[in-house]
Amino acid sequence: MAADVGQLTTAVEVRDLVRRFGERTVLDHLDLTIPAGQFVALLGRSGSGKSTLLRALAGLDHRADGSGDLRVPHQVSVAFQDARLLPWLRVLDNVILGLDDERRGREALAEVGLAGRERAWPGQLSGGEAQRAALARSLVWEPQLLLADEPFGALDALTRIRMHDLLRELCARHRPAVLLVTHDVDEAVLLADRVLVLTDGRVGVDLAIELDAPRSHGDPRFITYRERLLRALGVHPDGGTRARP
Ligand SMILES: Nc1ncnc2c1ncn2[C@@H]1O[C@H](COP(=O)(O)OP(=O)(O)OP(=O)(O)O)[C@@H](O)[C@H]1O
Repeated sequence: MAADVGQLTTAVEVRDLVRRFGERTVLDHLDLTIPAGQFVALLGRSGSGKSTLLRALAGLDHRADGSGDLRVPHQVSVAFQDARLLPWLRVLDNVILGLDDERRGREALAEVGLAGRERAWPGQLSGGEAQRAALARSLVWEPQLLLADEPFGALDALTRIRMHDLLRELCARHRPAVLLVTHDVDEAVLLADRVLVLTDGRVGVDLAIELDAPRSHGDPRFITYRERLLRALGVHPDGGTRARP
């Protein structure tokens, strides 16, 4: 049963959440609280249930059986790996779909660096631009919670770095709570206030990341966080490669 979180000091409250697909229990009495404005990254091995949790929070898990209490804010935006823009609507119309506020749509597009592309068709955007437009579409709603499932997974390394900067900037300005599902440990440590590792259907590791901005991969504390998370994922850090388990 999903309900709005009444007061805004807590964005997400999950109690005793169970999700099953047939005989397979994916989320097993999971508890999670996310304070308002906190940026949380969610790691876990492939098939550990990251997307299942995100979809449960988004109310998009009609195919799963289960139980538990879920409380999320009224205004929730969801971003996926593919931008999911409607190809028959121009970029601005995609951004304001369901809201119908052209001024806010233009502002949001300017915020993500797409001023001047309002009249473009989605097919005319690069992958990174399409993800920027998708972020603008999330922003116009001023969400109290942004759920993002591998939003940068399909982008090249350079575009990914730019998107990290942009997301950090947008989150600092708008302060939504964020749950970012990622396979990328570095991305998690770079962006998040707190990193969770999903293990056996529950939050197995809950790690606060206490690094000053701007965060750097070379910071010894960054490396310590990274190694600890890799170990929790069952990967032995070799000090050199950036593993994507
Ligand atoms: N609609 C579905 N029907 C049946 N099984 C499903 C369905 N969706 C997910 N599952 C199963 O639930 C488990 C968890 O899937 P989920 O997509 O949540 O994992 P994940 O951690 O996000 O994985 P990945 O990192 O590979 O994306 C997997 O074993 C998957 O096969």
